Amino acid sequence: MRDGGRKGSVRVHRGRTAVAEQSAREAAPPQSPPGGPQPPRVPTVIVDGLHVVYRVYGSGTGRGNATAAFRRLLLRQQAPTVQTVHAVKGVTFTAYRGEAIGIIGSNGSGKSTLLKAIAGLLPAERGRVYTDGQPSLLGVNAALMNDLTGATNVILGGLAMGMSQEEIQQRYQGIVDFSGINDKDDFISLPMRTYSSGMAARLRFSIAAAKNHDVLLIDEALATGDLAFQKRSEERIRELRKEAGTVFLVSHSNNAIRDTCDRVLWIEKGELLMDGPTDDVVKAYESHSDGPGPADPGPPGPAG
Ligand SMILES: Nc1ncnc2c1ncn2[C@@H]1O[C@H](COP(=O)(O)OP(=O)(O)OP(=O)(O)O)[C@@H](O)[C@H]1O
Repeated sequence: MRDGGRKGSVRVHRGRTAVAEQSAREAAPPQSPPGGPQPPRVPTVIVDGLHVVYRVYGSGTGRGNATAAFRRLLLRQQAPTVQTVHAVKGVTFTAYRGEAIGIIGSNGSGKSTLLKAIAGLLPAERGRVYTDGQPSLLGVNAALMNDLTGATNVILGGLAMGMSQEEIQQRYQGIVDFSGINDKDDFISLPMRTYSSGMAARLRFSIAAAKNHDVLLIDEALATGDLAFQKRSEERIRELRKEAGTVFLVSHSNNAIRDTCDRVLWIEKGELLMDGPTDDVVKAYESHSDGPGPADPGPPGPAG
């Protein structure tokens, strides 16, 4: 496991209470079932009793700016209220190399928050996240520069992912072809602000998918492309899995989850309701949300 990019160590996002030894025990590969030796399963992500809490300062009071803070200092008033949103509550699981894991749940249930915490972009309030290798979060909001051309963004994105200039040069055409951006015209030479949201999402996915990731976290990326692109990206996710990485996919498309993932985590109100084979979990989720379509019972609101 890796620590901040160094090979051979553990990268840990630490909360306050969890004990490293306990998680190391959880990481131990399960016993081989009777009937023949199985290759050992290698854990890539261990989430141990993870809690994530957002704090919204001065929410709804209109007292959150610098002038108001100065005024409070002068008048010796109390600090503005802080509202907390307990978005992930005690989630625990271990992911193994070669797995593609879907994360499903209704709007506001904590899926994106969980992904960001695995990526190390949000701190744990309690609990820990261990990752083997560098996790890469590919979200529909992943930062590319809107005023720069698609071509420049391919180069910058590649450099940001740690690719060398030679690697980028070798893979440039493949990335552009995979994205399908230039299928109708020379859009890759135009600034990204001229792209539709689907085109921009396709380019983001194509840049990220050009590299083999230790742990690839995908937030709804598949839902944004057209049908042909969805098929291509599903295929690429399968390849990434074969190349020994672990893929997490957050999606409201149960079909994309079925086609891509062999294991699913169902999160509701920040809690892990179910963790198991795709068919079992998606079926339970569909019957809970009363139908095979995307579930949307509305945001649950701030939780405590
Ligand atoms: N930056 C933030 N500040 C405060 N609260 C937040 C923030 N981001 C998310 N939340 C809250 O955390 C909870 C979980 O949100 P999250 O985006 O993780 O859910 P989700 O399952 O990914 O939702 P969706 O399916 O709608 O994308 C929600 O109650 C949301 O309002």
